[in-house]
Amino acid sequence: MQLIVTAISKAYANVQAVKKVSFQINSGDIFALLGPNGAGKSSIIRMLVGMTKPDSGSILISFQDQHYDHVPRRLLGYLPEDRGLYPDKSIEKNLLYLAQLHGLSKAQALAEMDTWLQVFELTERRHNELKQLSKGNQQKVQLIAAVLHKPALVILDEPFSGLDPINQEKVVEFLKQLKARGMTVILSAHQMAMVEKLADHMLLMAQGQVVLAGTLEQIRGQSVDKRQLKVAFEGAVSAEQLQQLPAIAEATADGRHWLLTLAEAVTVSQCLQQLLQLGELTQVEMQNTDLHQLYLAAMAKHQPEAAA
Ligand SMILES: Nc1ncnc2c1ncn2[C@@H]1O[C@H](COP(=O)(O)OP(=O)(O)OP(=O)(O)O)[C@@H](O)[C@H]1O
Repeated sequence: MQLIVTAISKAYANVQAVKKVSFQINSGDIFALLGPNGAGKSSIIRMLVGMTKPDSGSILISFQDQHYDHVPRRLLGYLPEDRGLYPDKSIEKNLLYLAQLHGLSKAQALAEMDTWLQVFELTERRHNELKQLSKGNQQKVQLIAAVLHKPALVILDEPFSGLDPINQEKVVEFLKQLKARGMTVILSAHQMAMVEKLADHMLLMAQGQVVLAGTLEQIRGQSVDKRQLKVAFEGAVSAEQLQQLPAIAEATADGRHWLLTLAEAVTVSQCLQQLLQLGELTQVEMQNTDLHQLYLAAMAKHQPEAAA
């Protein structure tokens, strides 16, 4: 399975929701679409699944030497933004119905269902009506419904929404299992800490356009974010001494440590040489900016009102 999206655009009435967005997803990747509300993530997903068509640009999906302009239904597992199951029916009946719509026999559906109900610790509740379940448990049933028929590509629009931190971690595990089973996954999400643990590649959008794209490391490289070192000295060192060093733009005390922001264009080794003039170092740690901070920095630049 490979997806190549080239310069797709989409407008609704008077909103240009997606503007010349391009990306590529390879088989087995977990790919994350990120961006503030209204960035255009769901609009892209709707074009990928064939609910709408791009106004311009192209979508090319290749699977076993066949080519498509949207993901064919039989290859797709989809968790839409607006969920739709039957609240008066049990978990088992809901899942059986959806699996059979996808062409699974009852026996196949029950076997697949058993596995996933165990993953989400819902086995005991399989005969409960959906409306008796918490929002988090309903969300888990939705996720199971999207993958029972073993699709090649799973598209999940906000799979973490409405879940507490423990259930968010369960969804992370679920997504890792999909990857381990060879499925390709596209997800949109606002929970950067979860995405950071999972995504092979990500696309950060604002106002319909791509702002940053690549692996986490590539995004770190593209980001204008500050580089920071956490250090500790053997003896006493003051903020004034540190701030006089040309390599240091900012020094903040953090308990026994200092958090130092490197001046522009200064290398880490230049910085260390200058620090050693002040005394022996007992700890040096490069601070990696996390995805949440990268996201906020990118938004402050590209969409200040969303960052605020
Ligand atoms: N059917 C529609 N008709 C008119 N405008 C729409 C429609 N769907 C989306 N839009 C607009 O297109 C823009 C992109 O919306 P979209 O739902 O793709 O964003 P999103 O990134 O998925 O946001 P969220 O994180 O809130 O789900 C928004 O300005 C939205 O109001």
